[in-house]
Parts: sequence; structure tokens; C-alpha cells
Amino acid sequence: MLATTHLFNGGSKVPLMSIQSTKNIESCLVLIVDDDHLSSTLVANILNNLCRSFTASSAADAIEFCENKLPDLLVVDVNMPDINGLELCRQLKARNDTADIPVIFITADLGKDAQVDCWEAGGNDFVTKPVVAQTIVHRVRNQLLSKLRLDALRKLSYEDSLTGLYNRNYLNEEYPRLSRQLMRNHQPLGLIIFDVDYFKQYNDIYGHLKGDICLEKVSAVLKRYTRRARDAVVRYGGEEFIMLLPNTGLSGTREIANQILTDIYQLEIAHKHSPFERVTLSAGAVSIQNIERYPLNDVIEQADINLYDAKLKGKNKVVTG
Ligand SMILES: Nc1nc2c(ncn2[C@@H]2O[C@H](COP(=O)(O)OP(=O)(O)OP(=O)(O)O)[C@@H](O)[C@H]2O)c(=O)[nH]1
Repeated sequence: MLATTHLFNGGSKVPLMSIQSTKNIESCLVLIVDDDHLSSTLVANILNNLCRSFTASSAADAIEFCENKLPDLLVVDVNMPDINGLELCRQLKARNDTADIPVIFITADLGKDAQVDCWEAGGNDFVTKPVVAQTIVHRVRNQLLSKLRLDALRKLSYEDSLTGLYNRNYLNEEYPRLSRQLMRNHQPLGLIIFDVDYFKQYNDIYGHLKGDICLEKVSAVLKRYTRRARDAVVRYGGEEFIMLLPNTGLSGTREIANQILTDIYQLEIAHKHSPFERVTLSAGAVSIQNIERYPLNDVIEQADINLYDAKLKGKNKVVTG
């Protein structure tokens, strides 16, 4: 069972130097993994002045925890029955979703071989038993600060500044990882390209600033439909968006695209020069099995052909080919 220690947010705020993250140390989530409940509670209580700490009593519980909510850091006892701390760390570092979570080991063995084992398993640091409160607080704070800075940098490099959606960098990096994972699980990838209809005219009539506001409103609707952990929406071009829907077949992909078009229609963003008298989207959708065999450009091209067809057929439509 996962045990939750008390949450405490009253610790002093640690500044993030030059790169500001939306998150601070106090809101970071640290998972302490130890089969000895007394030890993990002790460490959790020490860390509660710094961040939010939770405990798990086995590697299996820790993995279950990570599948529900990603921690910012794990503090892991090396010696645990069944799966030990080193093996847990190896497993987490091998997974896409948990690979970047830093791990601090707690170990009673400070011999050279034991230290090498910690580094080779992918650990970021270690503390010795018995744990010295000040030492673990400093080590945890250092790892969390690095993690927050890295998260902030990643956010900047993956985010479109106008809409807050992912940008093309993200798409290019995520696609190979995602397609490998889907291939392993024999799951399809649904992909939709959306394009705002008559957007040149919209800018011409209402001005570029209103055009930007329109794109923000459209983006907010698209974002609402990324409901599962790895669903994503990317601003692909000026008024073009790509939605990735892992493990979604063609009918599901089509249904989501249609719902989005309906939602945009119902926003009733006035557009005098559109036959619909409001802003609408057109969409080209595909769902591909064995996705790893297809480069991203091929999949986009296929969806783009469908989008082109939707435009030809009068716009404000979804075409799935
Ligand atoms: N306001 C604003 N406009 C943008 C942005 N990026 C691209 N655009 C505009 O989007 C318009 C796209 O025009 P077109 O590619 O001709 O497409 P369209 O007028 O929507 O025509 P259809 O797609 O056939 O309906 C251009 O006028 C671009 O200047 C942006 O960030 N903000």
C-alpha cells in the first residue's frame, strides 16, 4: 500500500536563479521507497519542511505510484526484498515517462563496489545510513533545483509562445519515442491535422491581433481534447495544428476531430467573410498501425491529403480518407 505522509507547504521558498519555473521546490513531489516503514517515515518527516513527500514500501508500489503521478525525485533504499533499489532505478531509467526523474539512493554500504553499483544503476546521488537530516535535505534540494531548471528549459524549447501548445521540436522528438512504444504494444496512432478556414481573410478584416486571439481560443479547445497522458497537440504552422492520439483507431480519431469542429463552430467567433459566418476548422485524420515503419513526414503527408480534401469539399469538415 502507498502511504501518504502529511503535506506541508510552509517551508521557505527557494529561488530558482535565472531560469524561472512555474513550479517551486515546495510543490515538488518526492517519493521515498523503503520496505522499512519507520525509516521511510523518518526521511519523509525530514523532507516535509522542504517539499511534499510520499512513501512506498516496495519497488512495485513505487512503480504503481509513478504510473498515477510522476514524482520529481525518488529517494530509494538500496536494500529491499524482491526488487532492490538498484533494479528499481534501472527499470525507471529505461522507461520514457520516468527516465528523467532523479534518484537518490540510501545505502548502508559505502564500499567502492557499492558506490559504483549506485552510479551504474543510473542513480544521481546517494546518502549513507544512518541518514543525517541536514545532508539529505541538501542533497534533495540540489537535485530538485536541477530538475526544476531542466524542466523549465525543456518547457521553453518545447512550447509555442503564443498558444502554450507544443511546438515542432516536441513533435520531432516525441514521435520516434511514441512510435516505438506503440509498436511494442501493437497499438495504432491517431493523428489529425487541423487548419483554420479562411484565416487570411480573418486577419485582413479583423487585424493580426484579433487573429492571434482567435488562434488562442482554438488552441484552448484543442487542448481540452488531450485527455490521456500521452495525447498531445502541436502548433505545426501558423494556423495549422497536429493532434497525436496514441492507441486511438480511425473511428475514435474521427469522432474526436468531429467533436472539436463542433466545439469550434459553437464558439461562434464571428467571421464576416466565411460562408459559415464564424470561424471554423477543417481536419484531415488518419490512424496508423505499425507506426514505427512510417516516418513522421509520411504520416503527416497522409493526413494532409485528407485535409486538402476537406478544404476542397467545402471546409468545416473532417476527412479520414
Ligand atoms: N494572426 C495570426 N495570423 C497568422 C499566424 N500565423 C499565420 N497566420 C496567417 O494565417 C493565414 C493563413 O492563410 P492561408 O494559408 O491562405 O489559409 P486560409 O486563408 O485559412 O485559407 P484556407 O485554409 O483555404 O481556408 C495567413 O494570412 C497568415 O499570415 C499567427 O501567428 N497569427
